[in-house]
Order: sequence, then structure tokens, then C-alpha cells
Amino acid sequence: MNSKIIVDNLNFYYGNMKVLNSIDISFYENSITALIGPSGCGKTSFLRILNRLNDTVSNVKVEGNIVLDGTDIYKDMDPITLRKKVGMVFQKPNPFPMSIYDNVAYGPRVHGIKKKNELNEIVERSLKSAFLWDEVKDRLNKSALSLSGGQQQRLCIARALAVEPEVILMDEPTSALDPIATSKIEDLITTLKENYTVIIVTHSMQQAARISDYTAFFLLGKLVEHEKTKYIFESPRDKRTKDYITGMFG
Ligand SMILES: Nc1ncnc2c1ncn2[C@@H]1O[C@H](COP(=O)(O)OP(=O)(O)OP(=O)(O)O)[C@@H](O)[C@H]1O
Repeated sequence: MNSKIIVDNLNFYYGNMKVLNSIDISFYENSITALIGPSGCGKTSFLRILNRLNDTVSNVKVEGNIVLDGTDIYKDMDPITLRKKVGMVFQKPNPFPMSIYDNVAYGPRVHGIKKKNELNEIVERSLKSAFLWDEVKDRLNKSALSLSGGQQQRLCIARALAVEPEVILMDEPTSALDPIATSKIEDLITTLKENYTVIIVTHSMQQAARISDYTAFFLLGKLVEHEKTKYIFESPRDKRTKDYITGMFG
């Protein structure tokens, strides 16, 4: 079990407000980790720290070390390189207002790929990996906004995959979707771990239990427990974890 990302003694502040407190956690290669916890406990802030999305927010402070494959992502890596390695999928599907093809080709073009046949190959491969190819192969030049919500979210996953990241962050990627679309995305996430390290924020205990290998329970800015998902759900060590997953609070 190789650690892909090691977070060591992370503190995070919005202004004077400390929202993450002494977080130590590792994320393992080819595994899915679910981040769970009540609203406001800092899950989204934590996820955004992992690809430096908070860089643009004023008055924030990050303390501690976050190391990706041996390199500190704040001290020794620029955000562009980081975001190529660490992709993100958001809660609400957010395709760009352009064609399906151009959405997927966007990242590779930004990174300098111009040859049509190379782009065609990346678009097809990414859409296939996102389980969307068969549904859109005959209308690649149609607007991405013409797709259903579930298709749009799979397109956003294809867009993230197109730059060949190593880690994929997902912030409640199914919360805006119906059960059928959710189930498709869950199947897709499960296949992604063959090639990627996946970290997903979810409010659904069932989803965490269904798809993740590891679960991390956050409460009031602290990491209470991080274990194999099976242990978190069958025999949590901490009473607060047990209370949360059994619906006693949160
Ligand atoms: N841009 C911001 N500026 C100031 N405070 C913020 C900002 N974003 C979040 N916060 C605060 O930081 C804390 C953690 O928020 P965060 O969104 O990370 O929690 P969360 O666990 O993801 O919540 P939810 O499950 O509701 O999405 C909250 O108290 C929130 O109000």
C-alpha cells in the first residue's frame, strides 16, 4: 500500500478562524477514500487545499506539509503542475458552454496538444473511461449543456481525466443527481481506482460504505478517525464516529 499524498500536521485558517486543526492523514494509491462529517466540519476546505484551490481566496493560511509523491505541493510545486496531477470534480456539474468535444479537449489544449488525431484519441479515451462515449459519440459537436445532469457530471469526469491526472478529488459529485445517474457515477468511481487515487466528500453514509476503501471522519475541523471503511462502519473506535454513522447526530 503506497501513500500517494501524505498530510502532516495541517492547520488551515480563514482569517482568524481555524477551520482545520492538526490533520494527519495519508491517501493510498489505487484506493478510494471517503471524507465524511457534519456540515461545516471542513471537508470541502480540506479537499480544496489538496489542489490549492484556496490560493485565490484572500486571507487564508495553510500550515503544515502536504506531500504528493515526495514533493511538497505548497513549497516545491507550482499550482499548474499540481492541478495537472490532481483533478477536481465539483458538486454541481459545471461543463463549459462549448461542445462536448471541446470540453474534453480543453485541458490537453491548454497543456499544448494541438494535433487533431492526438486530441481525437484523448477525447475518445476519456469519454470511454467516463462511461459516456456510447451516449455521445454521434454528437460530439453538440453543446455540452444539452446533456442531462448525470451525463454532464460524467463529462466533467471525462474532462478531468483528459489531462491524465494521478489523483481525482470529488466534492459530493452525486448530490445533484437522481438515483440512476448516481449509481452510474458510483460504478464509474469504482473503476477509476484501478488507475487513480480518488478522494471523495460525501454526505451519504451508504455511498461511503458502497464505494470507498477508506473513510475519514471529520468533526469540528479535526480528523476523528481514519480507517478501512469496513472498520469505520462495523466497529468504529470512537463513539463520535459511531454516533455520526448511525445518525445520532449530524
Ligand atoms: N471562503 C470562506 N471564507 C470564510 N469562511 C469559510 C469559507 N468557506 C468555508 N468557510 C467556513 O469554514 C468552515 C468549514 O467549511 P467547509 O465548507 O469546509 O465545511 P464542509 O464540511 O465541507 O461543509 P458542507 O458539508 O456543508 O459542505 C465553516 O465554518 C464555513 O463557514
